[in-house]
Amino acid sequence: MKTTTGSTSHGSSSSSNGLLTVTIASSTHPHGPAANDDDDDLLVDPDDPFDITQTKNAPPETLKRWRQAAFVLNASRRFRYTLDLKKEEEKEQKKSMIRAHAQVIRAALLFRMAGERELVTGTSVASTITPGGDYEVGLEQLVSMSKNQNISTLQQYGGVKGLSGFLKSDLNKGISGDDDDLSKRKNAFGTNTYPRKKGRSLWRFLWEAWQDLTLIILIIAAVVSLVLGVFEKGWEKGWLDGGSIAFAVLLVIVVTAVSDYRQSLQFQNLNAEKQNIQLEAIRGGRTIKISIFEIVVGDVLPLKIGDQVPADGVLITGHSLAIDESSMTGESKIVHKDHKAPFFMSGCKVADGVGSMLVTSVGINTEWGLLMATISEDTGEETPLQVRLNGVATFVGIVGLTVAIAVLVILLGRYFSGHTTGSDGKVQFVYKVTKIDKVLEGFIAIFTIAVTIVVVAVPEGLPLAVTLTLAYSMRKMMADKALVRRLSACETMGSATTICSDKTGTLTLNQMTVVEAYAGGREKLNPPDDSSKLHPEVLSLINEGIAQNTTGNIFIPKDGGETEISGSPTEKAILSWAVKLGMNFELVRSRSKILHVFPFNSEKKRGGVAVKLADSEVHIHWKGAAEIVLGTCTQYLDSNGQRQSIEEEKAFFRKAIDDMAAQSLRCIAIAYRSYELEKIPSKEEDLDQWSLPDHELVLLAIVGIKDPCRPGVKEAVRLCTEAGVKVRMVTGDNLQTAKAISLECGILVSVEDAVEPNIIEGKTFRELSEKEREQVAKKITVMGRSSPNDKLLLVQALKKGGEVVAVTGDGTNDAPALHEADIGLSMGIQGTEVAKESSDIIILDDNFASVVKCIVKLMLLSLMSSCWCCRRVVKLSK
Ligand SMILES: Nc1ncnc2c1ncn2[C@@H]1O[C@H](COP(=O)(O)OP(=O)(O)OP(=O)(O)O)[C@@H](O)[C@H]1O
Ligand SMILES: [Ca+2]
Repeated sequence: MKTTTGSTSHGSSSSSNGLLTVTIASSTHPHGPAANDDDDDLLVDPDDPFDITQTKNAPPETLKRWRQAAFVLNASRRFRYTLDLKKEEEKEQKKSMIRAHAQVIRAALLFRMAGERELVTGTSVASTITPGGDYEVGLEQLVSMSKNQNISTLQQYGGVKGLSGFLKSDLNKGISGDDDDLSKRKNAFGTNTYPRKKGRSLWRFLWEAWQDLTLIILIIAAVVSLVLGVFEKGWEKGWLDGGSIAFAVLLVIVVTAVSDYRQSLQFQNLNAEKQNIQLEAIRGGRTIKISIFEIVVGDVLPLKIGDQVPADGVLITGHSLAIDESSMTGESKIVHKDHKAPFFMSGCKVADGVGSMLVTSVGINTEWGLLMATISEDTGEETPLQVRLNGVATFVGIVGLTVAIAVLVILLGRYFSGHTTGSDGKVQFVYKVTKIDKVLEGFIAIFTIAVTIVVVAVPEGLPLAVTLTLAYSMRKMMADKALVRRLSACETMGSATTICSDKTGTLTLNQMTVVEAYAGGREKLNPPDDSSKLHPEVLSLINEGIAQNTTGNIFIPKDGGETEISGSPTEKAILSWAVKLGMNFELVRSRSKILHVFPFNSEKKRGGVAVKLADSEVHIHWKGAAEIVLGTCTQYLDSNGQRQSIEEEKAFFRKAIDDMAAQSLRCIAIAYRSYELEKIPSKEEDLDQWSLPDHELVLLAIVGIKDPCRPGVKEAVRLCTEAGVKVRMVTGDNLQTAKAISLECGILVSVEDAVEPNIIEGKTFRELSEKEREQVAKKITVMGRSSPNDKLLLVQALKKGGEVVAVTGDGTNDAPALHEADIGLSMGIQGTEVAKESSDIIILDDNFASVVKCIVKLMLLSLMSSCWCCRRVVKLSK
């Protein structure tokens, strides 16, 4: 039971994501399925509209083709949850309409909401008319400024600083965030919600359920037979025939409508779940996680690569900040944000960089909100099996219809030519003798036979049965912490032959702590947070590097509560290590000013920052994958705080890193260098393009971070292996770390297996030719120090080798791999919005065991729904 895996010959990508389009488009290859596909596989036939191996990424023309071939007039009515192509077009039209008439639509919406007294947003209409209130700036002014991206208005307010004063917010600490403050803001400016389009009612489903050709024929048959019956046998006995048909029809209508209605409720819940994005906001000086719906005007939000801009706003600070506005403007263009172009549009994605924004409009006061309020989002999409079954249904239906018509003609011919006799042995029809009501009765009897043939022959329920099973499994999977974004993933997932899994957070717990540390030369700190032997100079530089070169934050409550550390798990581990060494976060940060940031990314595996000290001295701090940073160091600080040449000690540090990695620790090196202020560009746009110097660094420290294996992972890996699904680990971590972890969780069975190409570095794999990659890919069990692009290459190579590939990913750069894979799985907790949107299934708890549960369930399911049988039918029908 294996599906063909080559992309269809029409396999061009229709991604709207500007940044990724290039990679994805170039990654789709015009190959058919692998030549050595085994017997069960059906080769793609370009002339057969039902021959779709993948509905994932299939262009609309292909989808339109099968619909036309199956005579589908109303796809969603007949097959349920198929992608409504008409609606997709409508969506695009609405988008451009909203851009043109945003104000009018908003007014209409407010009017409707007021009329319905269903103020989901909590905004009172009055507050939109009286600007100001508690604040020095009114709602209408803010909305018009954001919508028109009017810089001069912003300047009138005194820039973002002045505006934040008007909005009673603080650019560093955010709003106070107490209940009183929040409700005032909600009253004045609305909430970040929008009225949802109401789902269809049960009545609507009942009304639609009878509009079906088969049922209409049956209803007519019921009425005719009722009339005839009563006419002939009287009320007592005559209603039986017609009545029983009518009852059957009624039953079908009610059952269909109720089940459709329940499914639609389920989809609504699913959508609500998908839209409820959790994100970081700064309130009262602390970084907290809140729901996107809780954002208010005045909020200060940190932004980083992969985030979705959750509301309209203005730039506070940004470093190389670039926004992908294609989802709103329709043009796939990356827009750089700086103080000349400071406006953020809700619904766009952060394509690069880091920064922060001040929220100026929320909910239906943004174009995104309007869009969400006016269109209904459907998850409808057909699966390959469904398409093929529709092909079968249509084929059988046509045969049935032809037979029925033939039967009708022959029987009528025989009847009217006097070739038929009744139960009394008399000829049934004699010209000009037989009475008209008898003729009618005879005709009806023949007609009923023909109708029966049609009704019996059209296997309408076949595609429907598959959909309902898939929808059912979707609900079941929700309980297993898997949110299905695309229905067809359920079908493909059951036939997966390999999983390429991330390590960090998926196989491990993502609870990181520094357990080993080298600082001040060859000195190993024991315990790792013992700063007593460190030279003050070394300690102060380490503190500066950690406090400034981070995306995390530390909050110490005034009332002496526990210190709160926020940020990614790696950042948290390093920050809390520094706190234990005695770092005062706020104090250290206030001593220098950040000039420029190179945000950490998985491609480069390091991040840096340039800071200016009080005496105009500039320090450039780097932090990242240990051996990579070590490679750029020429000196180190010894235990006396003196710089020493690193040449003779490199071997020592390398060994230290290897030893830590062998204990499955993630190794990170911290280094810095001084720089001349004059060499740094002074203009904002030049500074944005400036690349931080990353040579001649001075090594400060190396730390080893422990991240334990998730309990239950070993079991899950074993389960996969038994089910014939090969588990591969693709990680950004050091190869030795990856090897140690994979031995721990059973992905590598023995140390003897740990040889190339079973374990391989991303770089080595990348440099192979395409052919070689295809051969090597099958053997790869662990890939270390891989960049997201290596993941994409691996997926392509595996797919070409005939595997059905499931891939997990969390980072923004993982999007192309998730998109390319047969099944893309993103992580609910650590995953970025971009990764989630490119995935088919979101694993809500980030746990590998949930991935496996999901696969095993779907395998059983696809077995049960007798895919095999269905495929045989398909084959026979050909
Ligand atoms: N915040 C950070 N600052 C500096 N270096 C980091 C940071 N996070 C990770 N690293 C370094 O980058 C390396 C890999 O990062 P990458 O993002 O590619 O992997 P990951 O996604 O965290 O792990 P996996 O691919 O296993 O899920 C790590 O081994 C670590 O040395
Ligand atoms: Ca990763």
